[in-house]
Amino acid sequence: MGIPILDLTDALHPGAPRSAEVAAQLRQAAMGSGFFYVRHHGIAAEVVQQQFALARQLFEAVPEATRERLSIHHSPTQRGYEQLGAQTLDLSARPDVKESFYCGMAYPDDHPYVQAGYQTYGGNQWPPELPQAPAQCEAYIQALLALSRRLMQLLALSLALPEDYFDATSASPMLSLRMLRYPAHPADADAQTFGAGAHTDWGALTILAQDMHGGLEVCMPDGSWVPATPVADCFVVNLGDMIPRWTNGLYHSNPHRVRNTRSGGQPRFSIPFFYEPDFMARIEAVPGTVPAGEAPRFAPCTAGEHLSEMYRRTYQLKTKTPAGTDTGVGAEVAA
Ligand SMILES: O=C(O)CCC(=O)C(=O)O
Ligand SMILES: [Fe+2]
Repeated sequence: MGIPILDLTDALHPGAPRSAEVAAQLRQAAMGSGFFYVRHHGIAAEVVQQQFALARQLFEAVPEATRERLSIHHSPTQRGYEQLGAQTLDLSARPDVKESFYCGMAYPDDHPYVQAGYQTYGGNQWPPELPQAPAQCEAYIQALLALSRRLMQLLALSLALPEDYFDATSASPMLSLRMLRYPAHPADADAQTFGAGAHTDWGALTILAQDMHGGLEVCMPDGSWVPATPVADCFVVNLGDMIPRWTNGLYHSNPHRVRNTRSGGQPRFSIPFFYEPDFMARIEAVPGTVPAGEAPRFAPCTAGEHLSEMYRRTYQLKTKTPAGTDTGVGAEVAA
């Protein structure tokens, strides 16, 4: 088994010649662990390297006082810094040994969703010490959004749907870009200590850039944990909890976790990009996924409702989990 590498050469545009072949590989991965790598994804290696350089500066060049001032708790869209130990992704484990910086698409004040006060829509908080950060992150977000839209087209093909089936669901997407820094795993850490505790992502797609240290592990369908070993110039892609909802459980959103034990004492950096559809996008079993005579496994909802439900659980569970991640697959219809 393992985590397959999908080469997107000649599959990056609608109608591209290898699209069907790649869609078939995507289907296999999606029905397994829900994880795959993408190679030749159209984003230049230098762009990703610049993003890692920025991530390092965000944590190592910006003074502590600025980072405190720009805490996610001071942002209505929960964007900004989150300090070491602030999040506990696996509530049965210890707080995560990581710190992070969140940003997202900067929707203007007159955007209808900002006006309506929909969760996640609005502006960012930036450290004045890094004046290049807003434009650089915006460009990275736009590039990853384009890749996300293409992956959703390949996902549609993989389900024998028209290539543009999901296009309308990404009009004003809920996006979040997170830069993560994991200090070296504590030498005295017990078995319940993680950089990121086991969790599933609750959006549609996560596109992760990781440095070459490794440390990410994926729970395979048989319950074993397999390392998502870094592969040069590849992103790790995983499906979030909206995809099982969209496919009636055919495609999987699997738990994963991080321990920075292989970096020789160095911090590990990773940059997940969370693609979530338009707040009003309808998430319900797509044609061909509910067997004849059976009822759908999940209640239909909008992407915004799914997200709000995840926030509600998150707060009920007293974790501090902003957009991007959470535990559990939401709101399965009771049997
Ligand atoms: O750092 C990583 O490799 C994974 C991070 C992650 O799973 C998340 O932020 O949801
Ligand atoms: Fe995750």
